[in-house]
Amino acid sequence: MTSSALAGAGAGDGRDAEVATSVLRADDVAVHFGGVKAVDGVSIVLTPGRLFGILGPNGSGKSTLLAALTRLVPLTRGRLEFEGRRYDRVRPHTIAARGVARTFQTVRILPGRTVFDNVALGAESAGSGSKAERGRARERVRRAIERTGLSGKERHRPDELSYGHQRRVEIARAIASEPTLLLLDEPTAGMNRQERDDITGLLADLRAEGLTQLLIEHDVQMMVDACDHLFAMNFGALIAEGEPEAVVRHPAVQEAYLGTQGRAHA
Ligand SMILES: Nc1ncnc2c1ncn2[C@@H]1O[C@H](COP(=O)(O)OP(=O)(O)OP(=O)(O)O)[C@@H](O)[C@H]1O
Repeated sequence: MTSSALAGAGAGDGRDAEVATSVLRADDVAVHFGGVKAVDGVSIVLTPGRLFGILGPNGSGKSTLLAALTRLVPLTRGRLEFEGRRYDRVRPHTIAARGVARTFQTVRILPGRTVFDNVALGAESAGSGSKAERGRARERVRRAIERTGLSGKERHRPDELSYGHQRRVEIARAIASEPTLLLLDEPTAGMNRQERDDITGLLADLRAEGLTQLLIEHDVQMMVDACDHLFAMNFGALIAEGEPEAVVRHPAVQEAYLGTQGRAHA
C-alpha cells in the first residue's frame, strides 16, 4: 500500500517539506523470514522533534521494523536514510554512533554490572577517550540516571532492582548517548500505572527538548495521548498513519484490533 492510500491526516499537504527535513526516512522496507513477511513494503518519514508511535496487534511487524531501522536484521528490500544519508548497508554500531539509540522489548542489561556501568555503556559510545571526554560522558550518565528516577541506585546491580527499574536502566543508557533519534520498544511493559506515567512524562520532556522518538506500545489510549503522529501496522504493512485520533478511528485499524486476528501472513 502506498502512503497516499493511508489515513494520511499528517501525510498530505507539506509532505515534500517534511521529507526535506526528515530525521529518518524508510522507503518500501521489507523484512521476510523465509515465507513470513514480517515487514512488507513499509515507508515512513520521521520529522524532527516529534513523538511518533507504532500501533498494531501482536505479530504485526512492529519490532521487526525497529530491528530493520537499527540494522539488526537485513532488509529483504528497501532503502533507509538517516539525516539525509543512506544507511541500509551500514552495521548497527555505525548507525548507533551516528545518533540512533534504542531500547528493546525485553530488558537487555548486563547482570554483573552496576546501574552506573550499564548506563555508561550508552555514554561511552558517544565519546572519545580523552580525559575531558570521559568527564563529559560521566556527566551524561549522571544526568540520564537522574532523569529516569534511578538516583541512589547507581551502585545497585540489576537483580537488586524491580523490573520497572531495570527498564529505566535501558532508557537511561539510550538517552546517555544523547541521540538524535530514540526508538523505544514497549518501554512501559510490565510497569504499574505510576511507573508508566513517569515514563510517558519523561518521553514528553524529551520531546519538548526536541528529541525525535519512535515508540511502540500496545496501550492505544496512552499512544493517542503521548504521540504526535501514529503509524498503524497489520500483517507487516502500514494500514494507516497520521493524527492519532484519526488513526485509531480508521476502519482498517478498528478491524485489525476488533476483527479477525491471528491469521497466518506468510
Ligand atoms: N527471527 C525471526 N524469524 C522468523 N520469524 C520471525 C522472526 N522475528 C519475527 N518473526 C515473525 O514476524 C512476524 C512479526 O513479528 P514482530 O515481532 O515484528 O511483531 P510485533 O508487531 O512486534 O509483535 P508483538 O506486539 O507481539 O511484539 C511474526 O509473525 C513473527 O513470528
